[in-house]
Amino acid sequence: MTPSDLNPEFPLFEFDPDPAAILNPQVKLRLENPPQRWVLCFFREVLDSLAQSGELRKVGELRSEAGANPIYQVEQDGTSLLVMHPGVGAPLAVGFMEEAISCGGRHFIACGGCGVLKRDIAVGHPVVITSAVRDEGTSYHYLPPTREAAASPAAVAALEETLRNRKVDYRLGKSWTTDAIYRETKARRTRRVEEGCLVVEMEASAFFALAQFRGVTCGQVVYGGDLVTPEGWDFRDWIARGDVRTALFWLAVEACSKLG
Ligand SMILES: O=P(O)(O)O[C@H]1O[C@H](CO)[C@@H](O)[C@H]1O
Ligand SMILES: O=c1cc[nH]c(=O)[nH]1
Repeated sequence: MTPSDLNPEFPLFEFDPDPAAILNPQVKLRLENPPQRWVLCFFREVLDSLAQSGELRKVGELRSEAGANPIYQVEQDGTSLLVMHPGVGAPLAVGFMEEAISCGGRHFIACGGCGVLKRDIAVGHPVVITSAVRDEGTSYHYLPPTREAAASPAAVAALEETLRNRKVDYRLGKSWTTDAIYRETKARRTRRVEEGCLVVEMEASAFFALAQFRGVTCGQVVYGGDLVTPEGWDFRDWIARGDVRTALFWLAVEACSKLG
């Protein structure tokens, strides 16, 4: 990037493809052969409970100003995977995923929740995200400006195969990734629905952009949460769906174990 690449209006549009930054992620795990498959699980209470029951084993931690973020190991049919909470919001989640890549991570499946833009997506219904509208800032540091970022086809295929095998009904679709949870306005939601978005969340397009930039595989499955429609917002008690959250975590583990 040279001074002539300065965008007079939008700094986010000044994409710099240089893979080396001044500060680079350099984290090492104290594991002999760190697994390449990582599950990024947004459900903190699921991770805490599985750690307590011994199904997840803590093998390290990453840190931010919010404190320690544990990394767990889990076995799935003879395959070892690592698991962590990626943090909420694209900048933090991408920072942690960068560190996971520096630890040897190559294949990522994220599982989380989302707002739904259409009433017919029930609470708890899984949506495999195929692409996401880049209405956040982080992805512009990883890919030139485009409207959307796509999930890795191999990750989408692994998620679909897993859901199909387990006879779980799901949808495939586009997400609206936003940085501003309290700026989901009527007009903006209408525009996103018109361009084909089913759901809204805060990290997918940034995960996908980072994955493309670093040459790793990444997919995401979310379950239908709160309702975001012109008639108003409905919480639908989506956070309380412990059964769905635990099930989605194990589906993500299974899908991730198929990658690579
Ligand atoms: O349940 P998770 O996946 O965290 O999903 C959504 O909820 C959080 C915002 O409250 C953001 O992370 C957004 O992506
Ligand atoms: O980003 C998000 C996540 C859940 N619900 C929303 O309305 N937005």
